[in-house]
Amino acid sequence: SGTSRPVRILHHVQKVAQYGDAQSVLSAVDSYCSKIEWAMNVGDLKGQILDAVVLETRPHYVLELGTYCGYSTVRIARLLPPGARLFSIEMNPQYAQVAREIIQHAGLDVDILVGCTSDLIPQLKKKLDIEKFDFVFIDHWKVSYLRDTKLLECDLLRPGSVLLADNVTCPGAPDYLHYMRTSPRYESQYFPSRLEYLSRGGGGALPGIKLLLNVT
Ligand SMILES: O=C(NCCO)c1cc(-c2ccc(F)cc2)cc(O)c1O
Ligand SMILES: [Mg+2]
Repeated sequence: SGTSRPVRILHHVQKVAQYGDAQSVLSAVDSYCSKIEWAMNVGDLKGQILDAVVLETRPHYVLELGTYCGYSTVRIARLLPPGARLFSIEMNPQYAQVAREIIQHAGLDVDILVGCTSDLIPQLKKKLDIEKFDFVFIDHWKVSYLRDTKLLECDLLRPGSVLLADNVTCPGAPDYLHYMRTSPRYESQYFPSRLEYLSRGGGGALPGIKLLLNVT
């Protein structure tokens, strides 16, 4: 197929979702990825956990690590009050471009920064006129979760800042999970869930990966 999976998702959103309606964009992505082809969006099941944490935190400054197609970016931005700022870092330029168009279709305003988190995080304070992040959603390369959290601790978090990380058990970020569970700096809470787009009938399959999932 000539197009990439993210571009196919974008085309589906542009075809079926109402312009300016964030919920219809989320529903379009979820129906495409549960019926046609799996993709690594956080999905609706884990997305409900993300929603609850955002609503409870009521953050003004938000950072997302790992934009992909912008699904979780839309999920977060749709719940923020006017004036709040959401920055999302994506290292894959093709993903970032798809995300910009999906976020635009939802009628939302987000700053997508293209580059590697380890390069960009140390520059954020200087680049953006912000003090600290109130909420961080971590969903990029699982091997980078812990390294980037320590970069954030340098001077971008404050007492009460909330970090929420996807995939800490599947595919897994064991060093991050251990650090969060043992560091005196954090109170950690684990939300058992299921991998996105799996609890369904026939339809699309995982990208050629036979998964033995121990579903908790
Ligand atoms: O790599 C991931 N994200 C960073 C992208 O730059 C990612 C992977 C998976 C996944 C993949 C393949 C499988 F078999 C199971 C899970 C799921 C996710 O939610 C993810 O966020
Ligand atoms: Mg994920």
